[in-house]
Amino acid sequence: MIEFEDVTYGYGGAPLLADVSLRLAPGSFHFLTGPSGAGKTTLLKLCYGELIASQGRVTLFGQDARTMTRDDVAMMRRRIGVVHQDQQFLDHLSVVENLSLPLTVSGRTTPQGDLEELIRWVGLENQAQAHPPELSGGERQRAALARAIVMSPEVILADEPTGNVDWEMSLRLLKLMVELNKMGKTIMIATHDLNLIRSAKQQVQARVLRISNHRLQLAGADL
Ligand SMILES: Nc1ncnc2c1ncn2[C@@H]1O[C@H](COP(=O)(O)OP(=O)(O)OP(=O)(O)O)[C@@H](O)[C@H]1O
Repeated sequence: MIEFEDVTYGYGGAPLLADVSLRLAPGSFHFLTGPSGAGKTTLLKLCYGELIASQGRVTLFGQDARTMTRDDVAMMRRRIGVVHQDQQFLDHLSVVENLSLPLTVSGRTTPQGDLEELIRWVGLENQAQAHPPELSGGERQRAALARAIVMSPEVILADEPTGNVDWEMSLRLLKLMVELNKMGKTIMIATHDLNLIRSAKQQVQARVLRISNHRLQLAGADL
């Protein structure tokens, strides 16, 4: 689904990521970890075509990211749901309106019941009409997850989805991710939280990738 072959990327200066090879197989569950500034967000952006590799090849659903047209990128983005670190909601719209937006923009009609079910699934049924500034950190994160999956993507990439929430809420978000994986979704979560990774490994078969000194390594069982 998503494959990197010897990918190098830098923001102008020295490479931030060097010779990265990676394969996200359908239905797999990956964590991406590494120190702050190591390049986790950058790697996720390469995964959804927001950035293009300086060297090497990124293949997204069988297509070389460099050769994608704008239409190809638009189609590909529907297959990848992204939970952004900074969430990016429209504050003047309610939660339900924010969630409807990707559907409206893409011209899709989804039965109202499906949207309500999604909102219930993330436990926001009492906040559906609230506006994003009125939500707690954990509610915002669950709204961000709901928005990432509203288009039924095959892959979900989540950038620090448990940042700024307590442990109980982290576990709740993790449970939602595990359920999505059990439904067949391919998941990659960037996180600093090693306790979250340990907890996940008791629930699901997850691979842990670590960015260290610009390289991507498979972490051992010593987490
Ligand atoms: N648009 C940009 N232009 C220049 N440098 C950038 C840009 N975006 C990120 N960087 C730099 O690239 C490095 C890696 O950033 P990135 O956000 O990918 O790291 P991260 O591992 O996700 O960090 P964190 O865990 O703190 O979120 C940082 O030094 C950052 O300042």
